[in-house]
Amino acid sequence: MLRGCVSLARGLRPGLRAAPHGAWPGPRLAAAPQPFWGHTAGFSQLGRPKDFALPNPSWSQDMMSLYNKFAEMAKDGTWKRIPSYDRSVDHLPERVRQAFKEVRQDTRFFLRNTDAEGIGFEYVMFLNPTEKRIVCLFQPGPYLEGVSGFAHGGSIAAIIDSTVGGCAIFAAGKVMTANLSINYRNPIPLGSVVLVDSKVDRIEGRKVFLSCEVRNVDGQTLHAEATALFIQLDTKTSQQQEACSP
Ligand SMILES: CCCCCCCCCCCCCC(=O)SCCNC(=O)CCNC(=O)[C@H](O)C(C)(C)COP(=O)(O)OP(=O)(O)OC[C@H]1O[C@@H](n2cnc3c(N)ncnc32)[C@H](O)[C@@H]1OP(=O)(O)O
Repeated sequence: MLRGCVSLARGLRPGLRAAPHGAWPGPRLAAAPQPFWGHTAGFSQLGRPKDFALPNPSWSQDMMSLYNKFAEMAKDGTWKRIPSYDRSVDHLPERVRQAFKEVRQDTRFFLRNTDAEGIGFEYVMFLNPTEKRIVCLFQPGPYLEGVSGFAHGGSIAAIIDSTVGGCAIFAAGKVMTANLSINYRNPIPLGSVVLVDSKVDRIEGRKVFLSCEVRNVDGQTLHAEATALFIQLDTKTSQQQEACSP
């Protein structure tokens, strides 16, 4: 089944476009990139933590090429780059973060748990709000090894969970993963770049159903496909539940 990541990859090549997962808008020239979820007004602009979803020297040519394409498309707001921090709490709007003043300081967002660039999860997510879709550009580093030379299935699950999770948060606010089902189709070589293309399929009450495909840069290789169920949490939240709020 062809999906958006195929078209994303193919969209890099001039003249090619196809988008069964959602229209591939193609590069556009316009205004500056928009902030994450529109919540940026709630963030302090001073003393912001480091945003890791920006290019660094470990990013390969493929990663940079894809990043530049999405950054271009973000200029008119069709796509939005999602900032990424090394603590979960820093993803929250300021009003919500206030509730976390007393949280322990030694936690790290799982995907940002290595300090050196390029050895772990190198990724950046772009949100298409209209399509309730997130495409994550993912470059797995050498510390994510499973079978020799290839990314560990757990690391692939983690990046899928986080990408579909971002979609679910966008669509439904406070959510948690209830089910994640992955079919691994082809191994992902360490250091390669893949597109994790996820979207909300439907929402039924508190249930958010999502699907995802992971493909290589030219879209020809399907590495994994997944479905996920996220459950919207009650508004009478615990701190854990608050942590899932965008
Ligand atoms: C932090 C922000 C960072 C942002 C960074 C960028 C994005 C990063 C994103 C990172 C993302 C990382 C994300 C993470 O890592 S989340 C961490 C991994 N997930 C968990 O630990 C969740 C553990 N489970 C629970 O807490 C509860 O079970 C939940 C909250 C899920 C539901 O318990 P709750 O008491 O609330 O609901 P309910 O039991 O009344 O069920 C409600 C309905 O749902 C149906 N149902 C329930 N479970 C299943 C199931 N497994 N399959 C099929 N259906 C299921 C159920 O039948 C019922 O249906 P119905 O009878 O009404 O028809």
